[in-house]
Amino acid sequence: MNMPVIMNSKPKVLVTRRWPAAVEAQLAERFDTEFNRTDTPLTSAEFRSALARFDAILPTVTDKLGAEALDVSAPQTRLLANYGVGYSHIDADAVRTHGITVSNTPDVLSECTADIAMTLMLMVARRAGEGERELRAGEWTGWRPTHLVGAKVSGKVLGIVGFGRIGQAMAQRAHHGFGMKILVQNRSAVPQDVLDRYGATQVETLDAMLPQCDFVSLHCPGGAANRHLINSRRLDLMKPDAFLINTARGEVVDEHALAQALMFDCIGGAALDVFDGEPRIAPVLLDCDNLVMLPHLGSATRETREAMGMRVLDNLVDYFEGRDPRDKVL
Ligand SMILES: NC(=O)c1ccc[n+]([C@@H]2O[C@H](COP(=O)([O-])OP(=O)(O)OC[C@H]3O[C@@H](n4cnc5c(N)ncnc54)[C@H](O)[C@@H]3O)[C@@H](O)[C@H]2O)c1
Repeated sequence: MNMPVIMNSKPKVLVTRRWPAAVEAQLAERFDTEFNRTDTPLTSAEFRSALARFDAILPTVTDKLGAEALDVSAPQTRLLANYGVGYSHIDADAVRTHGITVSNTPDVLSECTADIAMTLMLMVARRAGEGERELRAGEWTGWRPTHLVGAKVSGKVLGIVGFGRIGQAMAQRAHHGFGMKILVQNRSAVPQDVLDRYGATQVETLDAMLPQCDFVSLHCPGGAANRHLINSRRLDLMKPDAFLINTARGEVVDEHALAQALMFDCIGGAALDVFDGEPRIAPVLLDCDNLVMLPHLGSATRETREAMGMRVLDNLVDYFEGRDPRDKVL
């Protein structure tokens, strides 16, 4: 339980990026809010300075709150209310050392992120990116029986790595919408009634699941524990015509191993919404034709971005009224 926070004035809150206007207005009304209007993320030095001045900071995935940015003594900041569900950009050891609470925004973005994973799966299997590039370049010569022939999605086997909120939303779409057979790899055992909802089967190990899949979609968290979970050895375990979809975090895939696998046709193709070290894109990826790339659009709908903001607001109110934030993760 968080100790009641008794403050004579409104808590001082820093918003690190632009947010939907409606949520910014509500934040400004309830808190003494400062907005970063520069359109560039804060540096580590700016974060250290902010940690001395603000009661709460509202970061996003673009804010690298690693050990360097959190290398402060006795910070004023008591809460990092993250705008997003993934929080592997925040150094868990450092926040624990400082006794800083961290919250996130689960659930409200699961459907839209699963929609983007489905979009990517369809785009790469049906060669939609290649087709659009060809058409815009004025290179389309007309319908031909063998032109840009892709792979069928319906009825195929989808392996889901990480069967949490978004993994299950993906299974819902793929199984009930596309008649796909669902295999699951999760850190802990998934209850049978949850698997049954999606006609899914949990496979004991990732290595055992990969050779059985036509599509593999990643929905686990990032961070050190899952860094390069998909490496060259595991890409070799995939079928030569299988597709890899990553809407989780860039570091989960060894991108250089992926580029090699794509160039030498060890797998059929890949589709990425997230990148290791984004927004920098490893140049080797840009040379891969059988790769679809989106600029981290998973939660990017008007409805979801507002809902994420409202969820952060709920967590702030919880905390400053003396309760644990409802979405406390650290
Ligand atoms: N592309 C985007 O815009 C976007 C949007 C939202 C979330 N995400 C990413 O999606 C992730 C999942 O979100 P969620 O809300 O579904 O989280 P969640 O906590 O509900 O589910 C994650 C699941 O992954 C499992 N897991 C962890 N490590 C694993 C491993 N090595 N192998 C197999 N399973 C593993 C966990 O047991 C858990 O069931 C987030 O952490 C975030 O990084 C991306």
